[in-house]
Amino acid sequence: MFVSFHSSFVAQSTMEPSYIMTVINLVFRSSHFTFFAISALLLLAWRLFAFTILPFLYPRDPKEYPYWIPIVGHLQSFFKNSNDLLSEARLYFRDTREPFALTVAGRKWYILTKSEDVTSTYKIDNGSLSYDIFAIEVMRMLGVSEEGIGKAFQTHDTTKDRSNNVQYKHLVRLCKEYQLEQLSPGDRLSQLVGPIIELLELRMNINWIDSRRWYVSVNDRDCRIVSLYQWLSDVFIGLGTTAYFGKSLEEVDPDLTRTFMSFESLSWQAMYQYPSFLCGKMLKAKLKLQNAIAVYFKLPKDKRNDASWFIGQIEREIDRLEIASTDKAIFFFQLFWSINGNTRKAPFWILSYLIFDPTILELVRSETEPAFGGKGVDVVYLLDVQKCPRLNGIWEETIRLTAFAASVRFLTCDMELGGRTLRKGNRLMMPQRQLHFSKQAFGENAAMFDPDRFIKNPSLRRNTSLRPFGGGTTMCPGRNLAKQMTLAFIAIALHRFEISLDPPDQAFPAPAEGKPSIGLIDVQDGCDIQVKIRVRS
Ligand code: HEM
Repeated sequence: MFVSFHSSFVAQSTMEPSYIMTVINLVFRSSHFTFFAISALLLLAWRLFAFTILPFLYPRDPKEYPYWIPIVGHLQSFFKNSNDLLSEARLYFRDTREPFALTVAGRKWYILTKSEDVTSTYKIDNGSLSYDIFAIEVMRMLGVSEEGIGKAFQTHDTTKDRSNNVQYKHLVRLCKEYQLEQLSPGDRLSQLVGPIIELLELRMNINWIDSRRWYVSVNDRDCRIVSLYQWLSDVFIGLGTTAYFGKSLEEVDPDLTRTFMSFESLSWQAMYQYPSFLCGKMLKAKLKLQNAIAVYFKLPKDKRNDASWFIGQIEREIDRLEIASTDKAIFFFQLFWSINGNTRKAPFWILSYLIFDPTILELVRSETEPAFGGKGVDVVYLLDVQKCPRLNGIWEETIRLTAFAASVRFLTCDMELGGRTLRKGNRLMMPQRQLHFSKQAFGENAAMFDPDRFIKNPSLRRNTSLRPFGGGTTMCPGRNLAKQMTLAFIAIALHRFEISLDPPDQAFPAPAEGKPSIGLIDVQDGCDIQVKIRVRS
């Protein structure tokens, strides 16, 4: 035993120097090897510093989810499926839901997944968290000139009397305030909803549907086959456009809906700031819409006096600021996008759930039937949770499951949150899906569609983990309108038509999990469903 150990030791000690020499020779002879060895050492040293030493030195800073390529960070996984990356990071930190940090393309984001932290952040309105930087990024991304951006944030009158030092609210702020005034419950919202419902009643008619050849095929006299997503997109984009801009915009470009749909399905390329040579189709659609909007605003005002109060107010402000006509068209394009981007997705997912569960569909139909006692559909009846508990419960459950956006803020100074120090110059993200799929808030089946969830537990509506419309200063002002339009559509559709899958063996439409969204999740390309609508006797 001793001998063998001794002999092997001797052999090893005689071999070792020559082995080391071989390695040294290799390192110095091969420049590639040297390069890789030094790079690997530097990378390890950087990783040790970034993810072990720094957290030790700054224990109150949110911990960073480690990555291997400096600056690039988690860019690739973020592009592939941002929600998967966020879940992965949350679980890496043992699902404590403490704020953590992620680096994406050189930018550090603090991620909040605890409802208490999100609620506290929404309450902050003292300037330490700003949204303006994102508003500017969106304007640049859409092609507004630097001059136009400057004017959108201008707070004093530069065009006339310079001695007059009166401060104005800037255009971006006015947009927010006017949207809120147009969309908060009251007269202005009613002025919008009334004509929308009238138009909806007209368009939920087999003759009108027949005129939309691009997604309809005729089956027999009372029966049509439609692509569900296309049908709903057509109806809802048309409603939003007419309610806000009046009839003339669709007259300027009768193909507006389809153009917007092709822009919207690729709008993630704009959000990710793809180089223009990679996103020709999206840019072409955007330009077409922008041109239609430019032509619309060149029409004499009396040809578009059926536009909403909001559009009139914003046009007045834009003209006061003498914003160039191209920038004006892009501003209105941006508004058009926020008005029409999301709402159609809500009825699409609701109707899909109902079609795949005919028992619930029948219950919703019978529950909403009394809303048709008068001249048209009674939206107030539909919104009443006591009278239509199923319809309202399914609305809440659907937007909970399909909300896919995140509220974002920029830190203008260091601040304390959730026991951590968040540093100035970084960004904050509050992703809805991380809250909406919380088992603690919504139970073990949080990831499933449960039509009874909000009926069994109505207090869930006030749960701070439920944030489908964001919150704080950027909370969606269109939520009341979106809900009223959606409930009215569902009730009218069930009242007027029998709706079923055709062919019957189709799969439930797959959500486009990897696509970024500023509201509800989109359906995956090629996964729309074909449905048969038959006029009810
Ligand atoms: C189901 C339909 C809708 C959903 C799910 C939705 C969702 C959202 C979300 C998540 C935000 C960002 C909130 C945040 O940053 O905290 C937002 C913002 C906004 N939404 Fe909606 N939205 C819908 C319908 C509408 C409609 C119909 C309109 C207008 C007619 C509208 C107008 C806006 C505007 C103007 C903003 C920007 C608010 C701001 O930054 O101050 N939305 N929406």
